[in-house]
Amino acid sequence: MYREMSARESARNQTTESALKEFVEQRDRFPSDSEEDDDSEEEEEEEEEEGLPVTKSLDFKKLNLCQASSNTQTSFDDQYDEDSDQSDTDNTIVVMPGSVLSSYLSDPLTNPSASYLFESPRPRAADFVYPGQDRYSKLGSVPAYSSTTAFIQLLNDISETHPDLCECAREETPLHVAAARGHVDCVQALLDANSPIDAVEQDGKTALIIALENGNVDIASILITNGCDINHADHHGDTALHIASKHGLLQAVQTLCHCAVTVDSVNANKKTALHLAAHYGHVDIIRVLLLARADVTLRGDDGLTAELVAVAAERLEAHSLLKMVKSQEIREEYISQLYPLDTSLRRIKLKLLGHSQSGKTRLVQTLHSSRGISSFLESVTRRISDHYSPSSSMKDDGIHSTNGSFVSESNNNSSFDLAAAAGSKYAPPHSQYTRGIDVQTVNINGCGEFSVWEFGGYEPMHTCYDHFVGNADCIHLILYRTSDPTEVQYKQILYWMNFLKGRVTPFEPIGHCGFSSRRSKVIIVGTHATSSLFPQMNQEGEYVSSDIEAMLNTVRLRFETHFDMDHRLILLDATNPSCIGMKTLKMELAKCRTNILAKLLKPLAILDTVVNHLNLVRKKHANFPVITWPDFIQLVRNEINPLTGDAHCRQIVQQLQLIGEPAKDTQLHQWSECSKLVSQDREAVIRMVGDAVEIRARGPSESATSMFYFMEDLINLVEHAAAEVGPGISLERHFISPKHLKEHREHPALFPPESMMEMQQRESLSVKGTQDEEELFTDVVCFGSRDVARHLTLGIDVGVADLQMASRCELACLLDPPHAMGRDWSILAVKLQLTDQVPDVDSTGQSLSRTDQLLNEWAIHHPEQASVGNLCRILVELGRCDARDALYRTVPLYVFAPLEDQFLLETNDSGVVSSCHSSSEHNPINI
Ligand SMILES: Nc1nc2c(ncn2[C@@H]2O[C@H](COP(=O)(O)OP(=O)(O)OP(=O)(O)O)[C@@H](O)[C@H]2O)c(=O)[nH]1
Repeated sequence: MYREMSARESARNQTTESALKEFVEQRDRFPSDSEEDDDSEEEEEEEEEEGLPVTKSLDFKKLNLCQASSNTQTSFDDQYDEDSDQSDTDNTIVVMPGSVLSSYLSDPLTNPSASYLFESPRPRAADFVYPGQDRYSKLGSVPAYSSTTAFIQLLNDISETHPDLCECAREETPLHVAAARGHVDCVQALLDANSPIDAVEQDGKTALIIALENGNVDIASILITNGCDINHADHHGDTALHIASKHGLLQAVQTLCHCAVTVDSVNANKKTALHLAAHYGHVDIIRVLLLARADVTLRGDDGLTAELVAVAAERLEAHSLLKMVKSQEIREEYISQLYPLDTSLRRIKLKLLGHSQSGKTRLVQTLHSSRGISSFLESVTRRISDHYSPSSSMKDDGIHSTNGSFVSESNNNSSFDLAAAAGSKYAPPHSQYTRGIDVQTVNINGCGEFSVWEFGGYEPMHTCYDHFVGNADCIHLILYRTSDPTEVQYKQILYWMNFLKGRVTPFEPIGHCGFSSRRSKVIIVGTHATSSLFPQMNQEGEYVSSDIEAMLNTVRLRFETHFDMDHRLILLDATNPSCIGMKTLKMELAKCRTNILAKLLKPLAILDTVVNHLNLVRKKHANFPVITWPDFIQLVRNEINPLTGDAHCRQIVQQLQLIGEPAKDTQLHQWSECSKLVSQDREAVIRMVGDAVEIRARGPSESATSMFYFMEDLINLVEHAAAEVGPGISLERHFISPKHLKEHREHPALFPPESMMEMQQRESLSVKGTQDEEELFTDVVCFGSRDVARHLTLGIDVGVADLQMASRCELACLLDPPHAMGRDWSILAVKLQLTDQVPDVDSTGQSLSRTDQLLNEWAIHHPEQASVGNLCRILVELGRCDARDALYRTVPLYVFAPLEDQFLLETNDSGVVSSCHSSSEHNPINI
């Protein structure tokens, strides 16, 4: 061991290829007996005295220690001798003697990690060339990523001193090898070490071409970003664009076109990238090439244009696309439609939320009334989800559209029979209430144009709003009545703040104290403000009150991590357009609009055409606005612009924000606040209970395994739906006692997440419920199936690296602020043995969460210890049970690994009988 290290050190510090060769030869002569380990430290000291870099020697020591655990001692030469006759189906690595780097890297003795590396699915000539032959060996598909760090270190060291040294029989550089194999980190390390980026191997291919040949688009992006030659052609005349177009690498083609690649370059067969894309039927790529103004008239050596190539290859879609854009004039028009305009978006959204009769409709009317007559005539009112009350001008498709008049006669003067609904729980608050969402374009004098979205305060409608809130690039007004009792005001404001918070996607990176990096703008507006309610005014004539200020401060404190809360609460009389509060509101709106528009992408020129086309679309699609995503794309391509790519469509939809996807399931029965799913002999009921979603499932007792799957599917469905409509909501799983359900108890016991996690920490098998009774974990979670239980990973074993945003935000919120007793992130760093990392973590100041960074460091430096269980234990030692409890509530209680086919077929599981033995055929089991 000791000698090996010396030899390797000396090799690393010599600068010639011969020295490296010599080192490889020497290495095999050195024993690696463990008894020599003791001497290594001594040797290290000697080296230090000689001025050798200690850090590097430590890195090599690491490698050598790995090597010491290897019991194979075959020398490089032996291996070559033994394996030279092997067939190419063998997994044996054979390296050309002349390939110094290859021998250095691929010898599993020199570098055990490299042996994994070379077993990855895409063998390259540099790794596995047979002497005198030019073919690859076929190797098994063992993932190579575990050893990447070691490999990078190795390549770094060599590349630093010998960037040109490491060439092999096919004249491949390490960059070629790493690019071929998809080792992103290695490519980056090599580029950092100035490895020649445009070096070519024997076929004239650069690393970029090789990366694309192997489908490694990420690496291609890195190479392009680092300034490689994107127009280089190999010995066949193929450029990176040819290769990417041939292999259908859309992203790469987009990147290359974005970097102004020569789009019409021809290869040895006079074929352009467009010819190849047409031949292989890559329609998306044809679109991108056409947008980059590829010449459709060029002919290959066979005399065919791209269109004819598509015909010859029977690529019908490609052919019809190329046929449609034959005329240059039409092509140019299509292209110009898909370029962004120079101007900003014409308007942004202004969303008004508030309980019924808080003055939303009135405020919009007042803001509207100040506009000129022309904009008045242009206004478009559209109402969504207004099924509850049939209005005279309401269409069957649920969209209300009126031109001209703002006054929402049809909306508010409905024939809805209030008397009939008066006794019901869902009685509307007043006859003029807004049904669903009222959308209209309003040009506010002095502020500019807004798309005003008024969300009716009528409560049963609130669940329909999920898909229409959550965008951060708009202004939210939350309205309440200042004439209501203070407690009601608080309650209503908090309701809407929480409503928004649950539906706005949090953005990374997490800032200090859990601040989101992109916060939505929220302005709180108190309507019905009068001088009798607010006798005091400030210099500007605005109403002021210490109570109001206190309320705003409380709300800000609670929500400022998620929202950019306006520093003042605006008090106004919504019926009075000239009141001071109204002026203040307009000023704020104008300021926010400018700020938001400055951040938004410029709109595509096609947007207006799509908006104008919507009327036609509505006629054609009876279900509009519900239309599937593929249908929408087809519609835009067939009826507006055939060159529109998926990304364009996404951008259009983002701006229209009207279209969702339908979900139909014949086995799904739904009624108010409840759904029932029946699947063969299993059934489940999903219903709202307070603010929880309750899922109860039952099925034959012998089908425990399939019941578990059934239940998991449902839970995932609910969680995904919740994550989609309310990405800011963090859900907790509370399990209901299967025993109590079986006994049909009216109030069955619950097993909250804290109990489930505590049980895991105690390494116990049973968990205590809210009624102090214990039940087995396998019964509560796995329908009694021990086979299922065996495939679960417990929550305490989940890695800290896999913690979800919600958990990380909670921890940041609790541990970032300085603690009076010092029990914050800094002491946590000590407990996690990360004292060395503290200066780095601290240097980011308050822009990033230190706790979050610390946990990342922990996962990197101590991956084997960085588990949820260990973190919880440390938090308790630290005296921060609050942080531990926050983790308990937010981490997954278990992770279910996919089962093997054989296991899936097993339906007869005895485990369930032990826990749920029931005389009835169906056992009620639920979460
Ligand atoms: N005096 C006074 N009356 C107001 C004010 N704001 C609203 N109102 C009146 O309160 C009533 C209800 O107002 P709306 O604007 O319809 O309430 P809303 O918030 O749209 O209610 P929903 O449509 O049910 O969500 C109307 O008669 C308004 O004229 C205000 O600031 N001062």
